[in-house]
Amino acid sequence: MESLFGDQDFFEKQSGNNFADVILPVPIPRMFTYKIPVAIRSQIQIGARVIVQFGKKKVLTGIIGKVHNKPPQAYEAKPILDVLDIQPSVNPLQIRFWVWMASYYCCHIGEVMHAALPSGLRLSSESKIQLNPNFDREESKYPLDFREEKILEALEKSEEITYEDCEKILGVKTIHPILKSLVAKEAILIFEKVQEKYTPKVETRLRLTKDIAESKTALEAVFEGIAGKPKQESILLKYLRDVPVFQKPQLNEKGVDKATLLEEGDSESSLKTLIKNGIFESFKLVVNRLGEEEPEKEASELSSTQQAALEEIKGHFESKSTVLLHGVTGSGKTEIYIKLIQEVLESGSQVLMLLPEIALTIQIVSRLKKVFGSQMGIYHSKYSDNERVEVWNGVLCGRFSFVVGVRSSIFLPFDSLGLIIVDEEHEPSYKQFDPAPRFHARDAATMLAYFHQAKTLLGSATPSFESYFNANQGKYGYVEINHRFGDASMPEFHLANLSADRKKNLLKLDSTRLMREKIQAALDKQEQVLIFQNRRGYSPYIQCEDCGWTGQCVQCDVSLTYHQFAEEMRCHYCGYKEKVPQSCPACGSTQLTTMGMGTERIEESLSLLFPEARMGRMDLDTTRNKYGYQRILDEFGAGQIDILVGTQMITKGLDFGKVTVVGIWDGDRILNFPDFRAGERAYQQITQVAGRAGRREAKGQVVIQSRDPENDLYEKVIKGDYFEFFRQEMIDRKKFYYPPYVKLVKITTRHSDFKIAEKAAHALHREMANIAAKKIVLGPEKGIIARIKNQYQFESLIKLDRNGNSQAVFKESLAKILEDLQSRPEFRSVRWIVDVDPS
Ligand SMILES: Nc1ncnc2c1ncn2[C@@H]1O[C@H](COP(=O)(O)OP(=O)(O)OP(=O)(O)O)[C@@H](O)[C@H]1O
Ligand SMILES: [Zn+2]
Repeated sequence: MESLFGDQDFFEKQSGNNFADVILPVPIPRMFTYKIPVAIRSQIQIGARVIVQFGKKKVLTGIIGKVHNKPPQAYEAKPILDVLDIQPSVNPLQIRFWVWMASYYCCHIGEVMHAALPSGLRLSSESKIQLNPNFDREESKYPLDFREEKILEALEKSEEITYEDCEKILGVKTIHPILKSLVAKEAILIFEKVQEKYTPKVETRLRLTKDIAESKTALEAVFEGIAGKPKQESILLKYLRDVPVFQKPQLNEKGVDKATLLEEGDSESSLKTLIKNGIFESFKLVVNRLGEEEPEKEASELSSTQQAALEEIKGHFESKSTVLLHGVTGSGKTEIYIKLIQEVLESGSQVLMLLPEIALTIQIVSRLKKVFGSQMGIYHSKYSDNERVEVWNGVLCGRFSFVVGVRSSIFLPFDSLGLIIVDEEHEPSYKQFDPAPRFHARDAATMLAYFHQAKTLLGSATPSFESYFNANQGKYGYVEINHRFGDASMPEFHLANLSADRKKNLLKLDSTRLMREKIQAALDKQEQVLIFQNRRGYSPYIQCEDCGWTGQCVQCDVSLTYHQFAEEMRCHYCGYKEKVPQSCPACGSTQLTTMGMGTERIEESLSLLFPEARMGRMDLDTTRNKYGYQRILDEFGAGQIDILVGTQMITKGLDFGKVTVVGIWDGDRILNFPDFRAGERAYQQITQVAGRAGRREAKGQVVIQSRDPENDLYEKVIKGDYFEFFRQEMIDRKKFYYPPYVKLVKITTRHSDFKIAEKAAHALHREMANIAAKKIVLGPEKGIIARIKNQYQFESLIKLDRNGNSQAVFKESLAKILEDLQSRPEFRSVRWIVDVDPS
């Protein structure tokens, strides 16, 4: 990083530089050095998109990462062909951030670029075919067949054609051999054409022509002219109702959308006549998809506790760049964020607020939108690509000084961030698993803040142990709020013993008596209930009672999950699905039964137990479309659902006043997380779900069903002493070298052949043993799931010192080792996946 950015001249346009490092897109994803031709030197800027040649035939678009004066050693630099941007779409701070991310998370910078740019801005290319200008049909030594002739004829008519055109012309699917032959005969050239993918939204709008809009007499004349033509009259009257042209002439400038004008069934042909007669004129307008909204209300007055917390946060920011706000569920962290955001915006800096998932964004976003109106941009994964480009451009042009978004919003083109807030900072979904860059948005955000000289506020009711550790060490400022806003009190916990109820025959459809009583009590008072189960689908497995057969995925070593609604068994890893068999494929028995419980089945059971209750379900299956979450949450908020069953989607951030009972269907499932983080995760998950209960006057009740209610983890969660829990867990983490005492790197070796995968994993293991910077290398072991999508996988875990330097040394050596292994013929098709700070 130093070599790239240590020098001051990085940020300045230097006229004397002859070379540029260009970041190339996936699949090449690296930087290559190109020569800057004198003619375009003045247009070359960091972050500008340029067109370059790569290899013999490819023409690609890349982004300038650096300009300098050092020719490359290993190859001769080709010239940059053209510059696409006058105004760069990416700023130098972003490139600096990309470079950091690529080196920290061990991936290529082009992969970071790919993640960073919404696909509408992404660099893309499409192959086109043109006539070779040096080709002379008469002189050619090679005879052409009739198909080749046909292509050439087409090219004589139009300058360039696509592969698709060729397919149409010839009526065949495999045109590549024909084109290849034409290239060999030097008759055609194939080139890549850069395309802009983003399409602005254009509306056809209508307005009164100028003369009529400016003169009452002219308008009266028009009305006389169309007297007796009611259809035309109706359109004109409707327009004037929405657009009072004489009182507000500026509204006529903007006109109205044609579709809206005709919406009430007015006739298009009458409108055409009005246009033909010069009464209306039609024009095109680029509109923004995100709409305009003005702020509706002031921020709430802070309580004295909140005010004190705010002052404390600001106090810490004087000397520290990061502060952890540890406030119990319902303590009103959002209101504190709002005040802080307002102050930073007033000082002229930008603000970014990260949220882990869209499910969460809906409630918080609508609260924020009321205060910040249209200066706030929203960036999330369910947005269409064009909407994302508009947020991007909105940040670029200064329209959005504040953005709320999911993890990819750290890539937006901010140039002067003053504050980044990471809400629910403990959330595992901040980590990107696949593809690279496998970054953690919280950690990347603190780095981004550093580049901007901005502050970071991490907020949670159950901080991650990493952040809590940093706060304990004094690296982060620490602010605590330990009671809820207003009169709300913390919820009360109850453990319901599944085994005991089973023995006493009290279990009904897997619900304990206590669970049923609490739910009934809430329903009687018209209060609402949330039921949490960390497993979607109907029931995990279908099993043969006679031989024990269960359905397995054909591509992964996992059992298929039964989805009753579709009568299917699905793989939750690769999406593979098949119909439920009529009889056991192994022994032919028809005794197939379902095992275990998913959200779908719990919903069914509860509707049998409480037939009068209105049920709802929120999980991946019910929220696939863009407005899925919104619809369910709206219904719940409006009191149209009494019991909502859901996966972790319902655990976070939801703030519904009428929820008084939270049921955790299978507490033991939460405890059995196969990882050193099991305790931490269980504590966080239970506390967070429980935190949805009793957020107003009525006290919340939390029922946890368990076969093992004596487990002391339950006692600890119920006691709610986070520090004590942390302290105890840290003893083991320290003893066995786990984060936060060490840094982990996980390397997965993948291949479709078990033997090759195993051999490659062991080769890697041997090489890594020689790197001095690491503490311990564990593995390689077969992955927790040995095969996914027909790829066998082995995992190695490396533990590194926390000290930054030895991490860098390790990562550099690792890159060399992997490059070396990949170049061995036997391992050419092996894939290595490096995951830094896996979660
Ligand atoms: N100063 C205030 N004035 C009025 N209402 C407030 C104020 N502070 C908080 N509230 C209300 O209290 C409730 C809880 O606040 P909020 O959702 O911000 O809590 P939180 O700390 O984010 O909780 P969680 O961690 O569970 O998400 C909300 O309904 C919020 O509107
Ligand atoms: Zn599968």
